[in-house]
Amino acid sequence: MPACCSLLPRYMAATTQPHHQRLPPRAALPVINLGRLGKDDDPASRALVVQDIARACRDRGCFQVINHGVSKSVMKGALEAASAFFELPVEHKEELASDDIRQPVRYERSSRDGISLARSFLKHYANPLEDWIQCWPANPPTYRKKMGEYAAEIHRVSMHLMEAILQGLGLGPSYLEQKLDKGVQFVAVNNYPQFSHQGDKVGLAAHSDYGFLTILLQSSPGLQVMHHDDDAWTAVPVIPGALHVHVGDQLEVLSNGRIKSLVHRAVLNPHEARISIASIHGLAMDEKVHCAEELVDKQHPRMYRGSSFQDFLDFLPLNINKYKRFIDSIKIDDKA
Ligand SMILES: O=C(O)CCC(=O)C(=O)O
Ligand SMILES: [Fe+2]
Repeated sequence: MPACCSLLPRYMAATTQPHHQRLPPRAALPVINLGRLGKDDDPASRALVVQDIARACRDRGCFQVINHGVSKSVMKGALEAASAFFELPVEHKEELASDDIRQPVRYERSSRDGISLARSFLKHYANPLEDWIQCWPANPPTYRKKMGEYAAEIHRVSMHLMEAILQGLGLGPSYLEQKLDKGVQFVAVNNYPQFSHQGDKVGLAAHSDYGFLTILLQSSPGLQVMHHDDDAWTAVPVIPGALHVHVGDQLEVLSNGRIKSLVHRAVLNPHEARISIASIHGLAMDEKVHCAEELVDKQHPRMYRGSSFQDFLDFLPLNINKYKRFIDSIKIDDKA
């Protein structure tokens, strides 16, 4: 490890951990069955699922979900549409390239953001779908249909998960419901090359996502997570049919620090090129997220200033290669 790494935050210094298949064993990441989370389900069974989700958010910052209602064919279709897009000749993809990070559709293959060490990506807005889908790539011809079906289904799952998480925080399942329904959904479709040499190679450096939740589908292993009280990276296994879910900065703020956003990264897969589709869900671009008043009291003073996606986007260009986290920039310094 270069000497400079000790100066970096723990999660940056740990970028030379051994490959994901050789990471030290740790309690398995939670896998939660959402089959009993419906509003019409027996309240006692639903309460158990809400409890499992609350515990997973608090203790690990992430979990996988099964029985979420998104069919395997829709998931497969989204991955196929993504691969077909990345297989297009570069000049087709470059038509969607832009320096403006506020563009609703953007392709990027360089590492100008400071964290994409070996990834190309397509990012687009997805909610409400009818407002954005016409801006999505027209090529490959099935892209809009397949990715659109997936995005709509994932938005539905995000609403159920948010209801459960807000209930688990004691805020009630309908808290922010309208705003979440109309909130942003950013879909990041990521493509990483295969890397079969010795040791780990990081494709996307450590970061946390802005937004309340990220729901992620990966074609093969590569995602690694480090919760706030961990010292090592944990590989997220690919469980057929499951979706990975993790906590973002907005949820850390809303919960006044009871739930922490998850630091994660992607390493290159030694066996194959890898696709991941990360769907990030939060409030509307201009809507500031504040610590919930119900979770602020004498024992739990307010920990963060309010912020919006716009504030986050303003922060990004100033932070390139500085490895600072946005969440740290909005912490209220109680000594000040
Ligand atoms: O590729 C992955 O597994 C992670 C992607 C990710 O973290 C992101 O798009 O924000
Ligand atoms: Fe991420």
